[in-house]
This record gives sequence, C-alpha cells and structure tokens, in this order.
Amino acid sequence: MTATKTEAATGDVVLEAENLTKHFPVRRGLRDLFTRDRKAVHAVDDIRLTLRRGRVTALVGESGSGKSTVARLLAQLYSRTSGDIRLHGESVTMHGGRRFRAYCRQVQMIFQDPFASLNPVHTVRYHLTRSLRIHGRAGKNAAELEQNLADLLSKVQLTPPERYLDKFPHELSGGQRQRVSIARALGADPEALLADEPVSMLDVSIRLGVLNLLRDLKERLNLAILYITHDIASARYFADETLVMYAGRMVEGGDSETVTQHPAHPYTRLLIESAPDPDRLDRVGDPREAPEDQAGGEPPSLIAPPTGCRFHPRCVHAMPKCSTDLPPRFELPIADAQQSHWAACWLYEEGAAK
Ligand SMILES: Nc1ncnc2c1ncn2[C@@H]1O[C@H](COP(=O)(O)OP(=O)(O)OP(=O)(O)O)[C@@H](O)[C@H]1O
Repeated sequence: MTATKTEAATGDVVLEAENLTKHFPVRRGLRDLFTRDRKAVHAVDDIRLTLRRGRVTALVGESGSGKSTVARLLAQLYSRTSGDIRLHGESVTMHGGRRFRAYCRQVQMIFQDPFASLNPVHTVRYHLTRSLRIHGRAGKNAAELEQNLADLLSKVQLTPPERYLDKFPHELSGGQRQRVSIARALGADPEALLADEPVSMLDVSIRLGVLNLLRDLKERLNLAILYITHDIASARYFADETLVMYAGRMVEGGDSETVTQHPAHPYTRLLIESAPDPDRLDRVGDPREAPEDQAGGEPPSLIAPPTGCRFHPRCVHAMPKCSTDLPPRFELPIADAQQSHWAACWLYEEGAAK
C-alpha cells in the first residue's frame, strides 16, 4: 500500500473516492482470440463521493447500476481499474501488509443477506469473538472478552446478551441476524460502514428497526455510513445526503430532502415516480404531472454503453447534444447555502431550454 497526503486530510471527511472506475473484462470466446477486440463491462465510471463522520450518504439506483461495485471497491474487495480512494486524505493502494489491515479495520462492510454472510455452523459468540480477535480487541483475559462481547450485542440492541451469544444463525430472525452482522462489523471499531442493501432481504415490518439502529449508531459512534439502496423513499428518511446512479455513472446528488423532493435529473424523477407512493395515487392518469413516466425502455448494455449521457435513449427531454457529449455536474440553486445540489444533465447548462 502506498500513501500520499492530500489537503483533505482535515475535518470530518473519513473516506473519499475520486474518478473511481471499474471495468470487468468479458471472457473471450474462441472467435475473439483472433481479433484485438477486448470487451469489458463498464460497471462503474468516474465515481466521486465523500463520506463524513456522523453522516449517512445514500447511493441509490436500480439493479445493475453499479452500487454494489462501488461498495466493494471501497471495501477493497475489488481492485479498481483507475481512480483514487483516500482514507483521511491518504491515498490507498491495495498491496496487503499492515496499512492494508488498518484500512480494512476502519472501513467495514455489511452485506445484504445476513444468512449468507454468517457461517451456519458457528454461534454468535464465535462470529463476534473472531472479529474482536482479528482486530486485536478481544481483551486481556476471558472476563474482558466476555464484557466486550456483551458490549457489542448491547450496541445492536440484542439484550440481554446471554440470550443470544450461544445461538446459531438459524435460531435467530432475519432482523436479529442482520444485527449480529452489524455487531461483527463494529467489532473492528470502524470509522466507516458500507451497508449494501442492509434491509432489502428483511420483512418490511422489521426494516425500520434496523435502519433506526444504524442511525442511532451513526450518532452515538460518529460513524460515516454509505447506505446502498434501490429504494429512494428510504434514502429520504434515513440519509443526510443522496447520490443517484444510472448505468455506472452518478447523475445527481445533494441533501436527501432536496434530491427526493425536488429531483432535477430526468432519471431521478423517473425513479421517484416509479416508487409506490400513496400520496400520489390521486394524480395517476394525468401525464402532465409525470412526464418522465413516458420514458420507457431498459437500462443500456454496459458492454457498449451509450455515448454522451447514458440515460439519453430513455429520456423524454433528450437534445442532440445528450447523445454525443458527457454532461458534467451542474450546480443547482438551493435556498440553504450550507447544502449543495447538482445534476449531470445538459438541461441545467446555462442558457439551455428547460
Ligand atoms: N464480477 C463481475 N464480473 C462481471 N460483471 C460484473 C461483476 N460484478 C458486477 N458486474 C456487472 O456490473 C454491473 C453493475 O453491477 P452491481 O452489482 O454493482 O450493480 P447494483 O446496482 O449493485 O445491482 P444490484 O442492486 O442488482 O446488486 C452489472 O452489469 C453487473 O452485471
């Protein structure tokens, strides 16, 4: 791992990604061996994001938009094609060793499926003890270990701890299993949590409880949280900032209230209009209220993604420029000077007809 200091080493910034890109090579067939054609899935291109202490950042987009790939790049589970990842302003390059282990301790991932991420033949005690031991936090003796295990379970509101410590994963509910996964991540005493769809496999009735727990941990432990979801409504409820991805690129970002209540990018509007919302049922049938509803179609192939804006083939507002030129981030006016709101859409270029 190499390390170079940047100016962003100060303040509440924990983790930053700059121009983060991941292309997966496509396996070549026999015929391709005779051509120079090297195909790749352009899963993630030019991602820029910042995670701050005590804040939740939501990464929203439909299936296949590249959200999990971003999380796995940040967790160092994938090597990146290009771009930079900085922890406290220091660039990190994966090569193993002490610094790499320190990064893995500070940046922990929570997976979507708690049943798959916990080993069915081991108890809660085993999972949590292993995490504490790996990260050198098990304590000096058995009594200290027991206390640390109890503390971890209390942090995720599984109390009294002795009721859960010797249970196997199949003896717990989905929500309890996800809490154990969160406790295991907390065993490292991390600064950032990467939560990849942490509630999407849970019953609707218990999702809120797990999101409230994560919010409580964010506040009490001052954690930076990346919350990955396809549910933009939950981003409004749970996240301070929301970033929207489409076909491997970020298209809009800003504080969650603004992005969800005043979406600017045609894709974000489509995403919101496609989400079930009882408040809007009376408006169904009035196309003027929801012009993006007319945008049909499917997300593009990421092996040969569209040039220009990747959303242009589906966009009802597309202009000739959209199919040729990649839109940069345009800052949008916002009442609160503390907040920011941007959209990567040519509609917001100065002088463009809206
Ligand atoms: N290991 C891999 N090899 C090749 N292509 C991959 C790999 N992992 C992901 N992809 C492709 O990269 C794109 C982005 O996938 P990713 O899983 O990051 O999307 P996502 O937004 O998280 O979707 P979902 O919500 O369904 O998990 C998809 O086209 C996917 O098929």
